[in-house]
Amino acid sequence: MQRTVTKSHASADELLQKFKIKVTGNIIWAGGITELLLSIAQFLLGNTAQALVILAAGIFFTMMAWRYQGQRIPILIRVVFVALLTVISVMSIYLNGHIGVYWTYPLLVACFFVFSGAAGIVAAVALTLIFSATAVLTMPLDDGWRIATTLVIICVLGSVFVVLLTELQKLLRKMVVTDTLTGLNNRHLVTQVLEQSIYSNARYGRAATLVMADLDHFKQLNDQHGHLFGDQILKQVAERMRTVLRKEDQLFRVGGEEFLIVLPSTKLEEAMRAAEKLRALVADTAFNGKNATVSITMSLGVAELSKGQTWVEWLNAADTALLEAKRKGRNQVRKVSKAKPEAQAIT
Ligand SMILES: Nc1nc2c(ncn2[C@@H]2O[C@H](COP(=O)(O)OP(=O)(O)OP(=O)(O)O)[C@@H](O)[C@H]2O)c(=O)[nH]1
Repeated sequence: MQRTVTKSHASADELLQKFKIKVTGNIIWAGGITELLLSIAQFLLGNTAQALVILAAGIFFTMMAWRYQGQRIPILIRVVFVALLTVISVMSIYLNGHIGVYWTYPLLVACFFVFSGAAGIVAAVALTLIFSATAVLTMPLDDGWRIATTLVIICVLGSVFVVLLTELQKLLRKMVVTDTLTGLNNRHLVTQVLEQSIYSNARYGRAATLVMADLDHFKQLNDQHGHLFGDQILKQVAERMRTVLRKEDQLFRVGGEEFLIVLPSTKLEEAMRAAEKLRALVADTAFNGKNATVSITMSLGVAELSKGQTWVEWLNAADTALLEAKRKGRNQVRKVSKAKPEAQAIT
């Protein structure tokens, strides 16, 4: 019976992006509401011109937060948001002294959320310089340097936090897509890689072929020699396969003893030769485990991408060819012809 492949869940990256979008949206939202409240205060203080400017900004940013709910707010709006609040804060320091300084701290921290990575650090450094200069130039030196120092401390701590978070994000991204036993890619990136090939095929007519490989009777090997021994063999199979493939080929471990290889810019017959090389590489030389030497074999199914095919259809085509190789006696390569989606033996 044919196995059906379905789309995997949202990746960690997508979740992180959604979280960032939500936080940025909430900051713009909170900024807009704060400006609306601030404009009321300015009206009550009799500063009508300032109140009107702040009111307009408040309405604009509240509307933008509403308009871009659940979406990434355009960079221009984010830049204007930070720039306008910076001007308001500077004016407030100039007019009200210490009271204005209170606004600089949350704005500085917001930079690390509103802009991602290095852009957040650059914005925070720029704001630290602007606010520090304003404080030093408009206040007694004793106050000015204290304010400047605390702003610098927040800027440094925030930047260190961003750098650590970026490193952690890189590590997590690698861990999510890597199979811990073999060090190969796991199934997480499969959909993305297949969709890239489909795009290149549709846009530039670039060929691509899939090879689905599965070790034969692996259960017997596990039962006979133990699971840890099986693990050693899986690692060695992965190492051997890597030696045969080209740099641009993508090798995944997609299941226990199942591997998937995406061969970009490769037509069916060329991929059949590569698959046969892989088959022979496993079958022709025995594997040395800790306590025994074993001979194993591998069955492979090959399918070239057809025009208009979805990644699920393409994957299922390779899977059909693999099941056919298993059914016909294992230790062989089968292909799915483009014209007739029926597995055929290697000639
Ligand atoms: N050692 C080890 N074994 C695994 C791992 N993942 C899956 N397996 C084993 O691989 C075996 C796969 O068994 P089956 O699906 O019956 O396939 P098979 O015995 O290879 O038979 P055919 O594929 O039909 O040739 C099972 O015994 C699994 O426990 C793993 O990470 N390490």
